[in-house]
Amino acid sequence: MAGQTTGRHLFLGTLVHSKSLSELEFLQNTAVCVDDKGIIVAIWPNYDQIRAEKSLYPRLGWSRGDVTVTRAKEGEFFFPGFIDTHIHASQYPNAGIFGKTTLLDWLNTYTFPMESSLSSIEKAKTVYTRCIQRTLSHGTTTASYYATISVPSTNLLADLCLSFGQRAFIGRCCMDTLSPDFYRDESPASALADTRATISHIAEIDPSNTLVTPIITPRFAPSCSSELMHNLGALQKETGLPVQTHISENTNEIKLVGQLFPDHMSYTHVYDDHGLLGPKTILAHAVHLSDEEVDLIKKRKGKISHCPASNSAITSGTAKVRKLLEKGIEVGLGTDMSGGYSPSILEAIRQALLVSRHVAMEGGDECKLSVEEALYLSTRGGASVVGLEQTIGGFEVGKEWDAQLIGLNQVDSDESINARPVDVFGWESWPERLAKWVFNGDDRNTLAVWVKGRLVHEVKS
Ligand SMILES: O=c1[nH]c(=O)c2nc[nH]c2[nH]1
Ligand SMILES: [Zn+2]
Repeated sequence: MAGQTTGRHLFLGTLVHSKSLSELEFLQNTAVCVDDKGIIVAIWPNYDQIRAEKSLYPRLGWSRGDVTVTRAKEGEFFFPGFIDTHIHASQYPNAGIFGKTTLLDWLNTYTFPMESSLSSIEKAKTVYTRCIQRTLSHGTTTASYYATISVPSTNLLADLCLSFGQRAFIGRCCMDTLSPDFYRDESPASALADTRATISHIAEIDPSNTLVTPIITPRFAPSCSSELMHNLGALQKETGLPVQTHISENTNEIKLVGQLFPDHMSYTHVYDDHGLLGPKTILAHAVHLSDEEVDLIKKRKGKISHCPASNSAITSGTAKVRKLLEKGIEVGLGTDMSGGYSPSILEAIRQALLVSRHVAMEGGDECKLSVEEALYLSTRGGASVVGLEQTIGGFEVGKEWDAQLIGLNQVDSDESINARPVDVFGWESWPERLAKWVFNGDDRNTLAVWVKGRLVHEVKS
């Protein structure tokens, strides 16, 4: 299934993507040619179908009958697919269920029982299928997933991502200590062997990681012994694979790390001292980092997944994103479902904007993120966080076509009021339309989604 052929495509209309952290680019009347490997081979502004067929196709050696043409109509636009840099596929059934808990009691009350139950392969199939379909329908073309400790069900998640066509990093969750008896790795050695089993499985189903890549996943320092983290650090060095974990989410968690690892200078040093902090490490949350920890992450070129919906829902705190960006740390967005209540990165964008305003109430106006910046984090920022900045995150020749077609509701059209949220009256500028989408849109606006040129979701009209 890997590398499944997608055919040749011509996309026509308005494209919007990030030019830089603070600026969006609006490409009007543009023609994009995508080859049968899903790679963008031509982008021509001010082109219509006839001109594309006459002058672009011959250069590419294409003929008309071979090409699928998709047009963004008036009021519609193509946008890069969203990148969810931190999401727990295994917690999808709990999305929205967190009561008044905070991290440590939330894990015991809701999370460990749900994840443990997914060692049933039938249940895992139902949950993972729905999670992938749902996230695709919200425009998530790439996800960095936590699965569970179960190898067969983690491998199934990889199989399903490949067959539905979602780009994914698949983490078999490692946790050999301070976890319930019914849900923990037997030993550091068995956790390592099980992680290798998932790596081998993915090497069989997608040998060149065209879509699916394993990611080494120590759950977080409190649930991993020092021996396990050393094993996983050595595995990273041996394989060069990415690593994902949680860091500095909640003040009680940080205290616990101090008690469990008294010989290490900080939470960040715990990972660094075990060989788990490097340029391929994704650290989720990073809410309460000290200045020294931020400096160390920057020095090691570690990446951060900002998870604002989760940080508010389970009362973890407000991450200081402006400070991280000013340090030059790469930041992406994560839903952290089900610490976060929603599978939608659009919701994470909204929450990042609102949380930054709460930070600004104490720290000053410069802490506020703009719509442009939050959209950057959800696309190009996320691409850098998962190490795919040369491949996805924007529209350039040589990049892969991971994209969503967004449609807003044109008030003067025949569209029913229920069909799509976000009313556009026709006088709004493009930046205003994007802001309206960000604050009022949802998956009804996501009309179609492609990964590597393959259509993976479509709203039937
Ligand atoms: O938001 C979180 N979700 C989790 O599943 C988890 N496990 C450890 N720390 C965590 N934080
Ligand atoms: Zn998480």
